[in-house]
Amino acid sequence: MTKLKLTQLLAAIPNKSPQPTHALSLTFQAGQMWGILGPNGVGKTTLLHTLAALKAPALGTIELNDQPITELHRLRLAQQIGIMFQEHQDGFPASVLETVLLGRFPHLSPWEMESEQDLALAHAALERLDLAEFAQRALNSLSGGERQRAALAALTAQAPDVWLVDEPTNHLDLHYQVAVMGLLAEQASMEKVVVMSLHDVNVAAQWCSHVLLLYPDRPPIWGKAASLLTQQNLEPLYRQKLAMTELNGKPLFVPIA
Ligand SMILES: Nc1ncnc2c1ncn2[C@@H]1O[C@H](COP(=O)(O)OP(=O)(O)OP(=O)(O)O)[C@@H](O)[C@H]1O
Repeated sequence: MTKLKLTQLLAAIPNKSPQPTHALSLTFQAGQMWGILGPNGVGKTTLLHTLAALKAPALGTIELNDQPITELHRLRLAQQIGIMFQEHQDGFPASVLETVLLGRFPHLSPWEMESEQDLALAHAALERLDLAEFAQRALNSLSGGERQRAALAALTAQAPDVWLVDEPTNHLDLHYQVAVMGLLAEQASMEKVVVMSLHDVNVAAQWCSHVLLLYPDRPPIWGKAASLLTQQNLEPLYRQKLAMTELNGKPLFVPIA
């Protein structure tokens, strides 16, 4: 069973003074769906990049299945840990299909071309994100929401054991917000580890099994979403007064102006 273990981890937040001093020691387990919540600039993206080994931490270690990620070969890491970035760069001109096929890259041997199976996986991912008709379109011709779905299709084609997703619902209309959260929940139900940053506490309350709350001015807290998503914990997180009600047994928070 996949697990990503953080021990006394401090992410290195650029240009932040003072740097955060409260370390994270927790394990993201297979089957769990984690939401990282906190105000703008607190370090959610930086933490996700650190978990993907794209950034060195200031302190502490990250282990994937008991092996420090710093000891894993880049390719092996990319087979097991996938990340969807918050900003989608155009890079070089590419079609939507080519972009999604890049998700298969870690699974190919050097100089190996994509196989029929890689192509089939890419097409299945496009179908899953309702993008089949866009396969041959230039990526940079897509709308913001379509591009977000293309990035998720690439991650789906990559099929990592650990899914790190920076604001999965960005740019998405309500239908696709639900569709994409459903896709992530499906991955968790297939024993993947899913860790995402979120701005919408109601999405977290609806979908996440666990949450990590990153405060700018007090120690972080983490644990089961059902017990941590309370007015008492969320109002100081966002420095925002909230009203709370319940819908289908889940809390629903509304900011009060
Ligand atoms: N390349 C950089 N150079 C300078 N500062 C940076 C850089 N990248 C991030 N930062 C700063 O690091 C801090 C953490 O940024 P990060 O993107 O991790 O926050 P976040 O919690 O994801 O924010 P948001 O909710 O706005 O997406 C911010 O203050 C940001 O301005």
